[in-house]
Amino acid sequence: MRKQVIAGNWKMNKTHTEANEFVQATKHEVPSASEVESIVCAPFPFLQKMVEETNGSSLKVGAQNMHFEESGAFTGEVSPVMLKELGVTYVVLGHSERREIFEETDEVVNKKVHAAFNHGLTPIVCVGETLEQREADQTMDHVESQVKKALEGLTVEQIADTIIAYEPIWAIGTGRTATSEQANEVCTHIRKVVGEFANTEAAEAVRIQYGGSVKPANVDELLSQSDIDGALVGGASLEADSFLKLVEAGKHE
Ligand SMILES: O=C(CO)COP(=O)(O)O
Repeated sequence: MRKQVIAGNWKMNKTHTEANEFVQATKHEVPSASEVESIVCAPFPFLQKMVEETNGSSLKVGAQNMHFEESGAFTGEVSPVMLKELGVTYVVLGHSERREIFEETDEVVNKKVHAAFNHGLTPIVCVGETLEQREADQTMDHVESQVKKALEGLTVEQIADTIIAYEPIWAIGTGRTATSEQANEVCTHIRKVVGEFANTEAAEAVRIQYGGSVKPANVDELLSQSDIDGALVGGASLEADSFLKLVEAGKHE
């Protein structure tokens, strides 16, 4: 049985005060980490305080991006060493907003995934197709290519420990969720690709999240699908009540 992993991705939202209020409202309420993995991926300036405040609770803290180098002349960037020292445990990599707005390539995402493992961070690797690609029937090929390029060069054990987030771009922040069947169909394909790329054990172990307009009203249906092992949630992760409903749903799957 794969444990469900529910991650909030706050994107560029909240103030330091609001982030702290969220942590105080949720850190004692999330289910035990043995039942479901509950993660909040927050902007860099909030991470240190959030890690301190969640110490000893089942709420874990993730970053939303990082550079692949350890240090150097990369003005404005944050390194995996910095995140690790703070006590951050997860990092979202290759989100479609990073790929589209900040022009991150598959090669850069792959370097970041390696850097995450080299520094003991668990990567949440995002893949997903545009509406044009879906309409042109290119979804499976596109997602397969993104998955293989992101995982290139990893060991089988590292692949098994990767969290892959399938986020169809047309469903992000649009209120337009993929149907649970559409979402599961792609997640099943991703698992098959992992099996061919690594081995059957890695395919069985790898956790595959769905992301794109997930909310308390649709999360149960999505998580009940055979190959969906969690959710990566933007808008509906910003409020404590809503986030708690999402992690509670993860506990029941
Ligand atoms: O991009 C997402 C999570 O990474 C999804 O965002 P929404 O849940 O707001 O659609």
